Amino acid sequence: MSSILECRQVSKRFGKSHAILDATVSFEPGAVHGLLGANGAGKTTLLHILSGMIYPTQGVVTFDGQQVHENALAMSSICLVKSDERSWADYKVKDIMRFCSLLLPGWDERKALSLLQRFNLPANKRYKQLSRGMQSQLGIVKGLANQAPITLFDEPTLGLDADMREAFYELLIQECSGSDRTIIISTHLIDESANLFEYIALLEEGVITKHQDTDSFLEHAYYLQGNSVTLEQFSGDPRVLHAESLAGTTILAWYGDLSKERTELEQQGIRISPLPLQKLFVYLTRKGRFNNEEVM
Ligand SMILES: Nc1ncnc2c1ncn2[C@@H]1O[C@H](COP(=O)(O)OP(=O)(O)OP(=O)(O)O)[C@@H](O)[C@H]1O
Repeated sequence: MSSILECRQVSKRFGKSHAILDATVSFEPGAVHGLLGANGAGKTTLLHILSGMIYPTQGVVTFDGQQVHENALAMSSICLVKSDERSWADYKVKDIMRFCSLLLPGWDERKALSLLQRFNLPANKRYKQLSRGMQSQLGIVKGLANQAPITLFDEPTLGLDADMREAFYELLIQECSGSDRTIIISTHLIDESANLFEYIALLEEGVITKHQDTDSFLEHAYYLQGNSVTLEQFSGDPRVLHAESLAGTTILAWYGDLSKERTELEQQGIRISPLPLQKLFVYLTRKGRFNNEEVM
């Protein structure tokens, strides 16, 4: 499938340090992409660059083949929902909605009103007087009511309680089913949003280290659990991301091909189960790969 949004060899320096380094990534259209990375990995910076809001130090971003920066048409097709919309601080909810209706070309007024009601947002309160969760809800209204071809959500669920996070995921699924909108979401709540993501992009210290469809990303990720003596043979194996042993039982977090060993391990009583996305993310991004000899 061809991509709709691409960044090629994009770097961003702040002073002497790189927030983004040589990022090349293509986002397929009509899909929800998860942008995952530890604190400070560069997610916010990358989303701002993708939206055209800040310039890269090097490299180029294109939307549908057109350069995004200094291109009003391309920029109007990309909606960035920031985790904190500081420019809204002094404005009332109703004024912010009015600005959105005037400024955002894909604005769907009916959808905006229905979302405002859904979240029960007070029209006469100023943004800075809203709770953290209500500010996120207003961002979600902007992102969903503006039918932009590309919507970038930076930590859209900050401050939302579990019920409201679930409401957001449901609204997003409704919005995307049967539509060709492309959504990129940065989040730290990986497990609960994992089902939304058709693709995962992994950022580590400013570098895109993976970008692939979620199923193949998780295809070779397992927990192996069983007798420590049986699992000892994998000490030092690069496919072992993490190991824990207790009272003769070992649990390995495994990332890689297991087809050769699988049958024999199962015959030896080793339990093999899928490794959840959140755990895989944590083990992959943990600094300094685990040295399992220390634990086993
Ligand atoms: N305006 C800025 N000036 C200087 N450094 C910056 C600026 N914006 C970001 N950085 C630095 O760039 C790096 C990436 O920051 P960024 O906010 O993009 O990370 P993030 O992945 O969104 O982090 P988090 O998950 O904690 O929100 C960090 O080291 C940060 O300190």
